[in-house]
Amino acid sequence: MDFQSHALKCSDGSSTSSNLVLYSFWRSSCSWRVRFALNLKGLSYEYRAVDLGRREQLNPDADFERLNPLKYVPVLVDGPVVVSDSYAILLYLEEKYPQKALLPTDLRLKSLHLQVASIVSSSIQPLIMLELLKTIGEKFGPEEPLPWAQSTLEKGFNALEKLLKDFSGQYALGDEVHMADVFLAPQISSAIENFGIDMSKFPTLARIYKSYKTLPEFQASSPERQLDALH
Ligand SMILES: N[C@@H](CCC(=O)N[C@@H](CS)C(=O)NCC(=O)O)C(=O)O
Repeated sequence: MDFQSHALKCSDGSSTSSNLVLYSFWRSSCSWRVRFALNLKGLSYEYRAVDLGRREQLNPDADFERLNPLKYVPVLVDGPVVVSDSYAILLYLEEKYPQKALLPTDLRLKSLHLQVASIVSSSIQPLIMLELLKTIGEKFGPEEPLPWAQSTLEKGFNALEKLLKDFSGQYALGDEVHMADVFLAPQISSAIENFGIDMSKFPTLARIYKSYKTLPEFQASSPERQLDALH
């Protein structure tokens, strides 16, 4: 069995050839980070949809485990190189394809970018992932997952708000879109759309999110623009 494959594409919608293959699910915020970064770097890629709704990642016939033993998206394949986990993928892309650098050379700023990326990918997203919310619902009652997710998001966003306050510009840490933005943008979107977070409590995050929404690279990477999105 093979994953649904879509033509190689650039963020402007044109097609071109490339070695890059991204295993992704339209609604996955972790996949969205990578789609956004690939677009920012101007890298075309073949999109292979892994239908998490149908639990395709667990289907032994699909053998997705061969690509990622954890059976999570995203996975990036670049010729002989297979990288899973969005953070690892982003660092790989940064080194292999240095155009439109996502990390600044200034060490202080660079460490802040890595800190923001880590907060989102280690201290927010894993605590609100679907499987965990389902388990919380089953064990503690159906009314429990939403407040759990909301308090996790608000704790993380409060910390991020403090961290970014003195550094933010048009984007998280200045006036250029960099690594922190790649992690923040999908997480803020999911907080609003999936968990009803009131972003007026987080003015810095709310302001930079407005900037993301105007970026073609962000728009093209958004869930509803993916070919596996349900319309
Ligand atoms: N730390 C990983 C987390 C990946 C992850 O949680 N992926 C989710 C979608 S956002 C997934 O594949 N879930 C499938 C499942 O729970 O079985 C990353 O950043 O890539």
